[in-house]
Amino acid sequence: MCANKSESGTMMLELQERVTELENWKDGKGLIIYGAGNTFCSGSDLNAVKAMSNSQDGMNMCMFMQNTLTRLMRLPLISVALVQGKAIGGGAELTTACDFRLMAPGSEIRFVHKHMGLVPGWGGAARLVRMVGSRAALQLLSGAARVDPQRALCLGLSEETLSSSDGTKALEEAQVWLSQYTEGPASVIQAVKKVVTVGRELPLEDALRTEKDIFGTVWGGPANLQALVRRPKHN
Ligand SMILES: CC[C@@H](C(=O)O)C(=O)SCCNC(=O)CCNC(=O)[C@H](O)C(C)(C)COP(=O)(O)OP(=O)(O)OC[C@H]1O[C@@H](n2cnc3c(N)ncnc32)[C@H](O)[C@@H]1OP(=O)(O)O
Repeated sequence: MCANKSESGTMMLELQERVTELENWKDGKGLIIYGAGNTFCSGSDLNAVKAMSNSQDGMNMCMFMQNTLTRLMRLPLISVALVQGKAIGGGAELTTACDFRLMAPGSEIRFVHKHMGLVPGWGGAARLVRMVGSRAALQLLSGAARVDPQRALCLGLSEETLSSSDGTKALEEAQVWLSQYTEGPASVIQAVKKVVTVGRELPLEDALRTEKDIFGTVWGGPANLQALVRRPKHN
């Protein structure tokens, strides 16, 4: 899925439509979000921001994007943000709504909100704290720090720095990287993402109960029965 250079109101609606489609993708296993050209996403369209600078419109936009990105994060797909060029402001927040980030050489994730007199509103702060810890999150937000691929690796914000910044090659690299995690039946890959999501988000007792329910969807299923016939050796 290609992120837009900056998110106008129309583009925010389009993002929500894509997420709805992905929620209904029964055979889906993986998702790569990448930008067009040399920018991953530069956040809200500043022209749109000016037009909705009153409190009510700002809150509506904030809640709309927070809801959309939370739904993106909870998709039963293994998602990757392929960061080429800059991921600025809301664009940086969009990267945190994916399970993984892969960064091309020379790319940058930057939470510039402070320089806009703002704080993240699309859920990026809540997700960042959970990813890198509160101290590092505070440094990145209060410093509006440029996070290059090396610093992202050190922080645990990125999984890998790709070898190519060329658009097509970087996407191919990201596809190969993701394929190591999406091999297998969609039902099982989706169940894996679901149990990780509940383990991350629910209190223990609720997570255990939900994990049991998800286990029940794959136990004795086609993939399980076929494996019992194959009896693979895990050596
Ligand atoms: C909750 C957070 C959320 C919010 O508050 O709603 C936000 O995300 S606030 C917005 C945060 N984003 C920015 O402030 C980005 C500002 N832009 C830049 O920093 C730079 O443009 C860039 C993204 C680093 C790219 O720089 P560069 O490669 O040098 O290209 P240009 O600067 O020449 O940009 C090309 C062209 O694109 C326009 N542009 C870029 N970003 C935006 C944007 N967010 N909204 C509107 N337009 C944007 C830029 O103005 C140029 O247009 P032209 O001047 O017409 O060529």
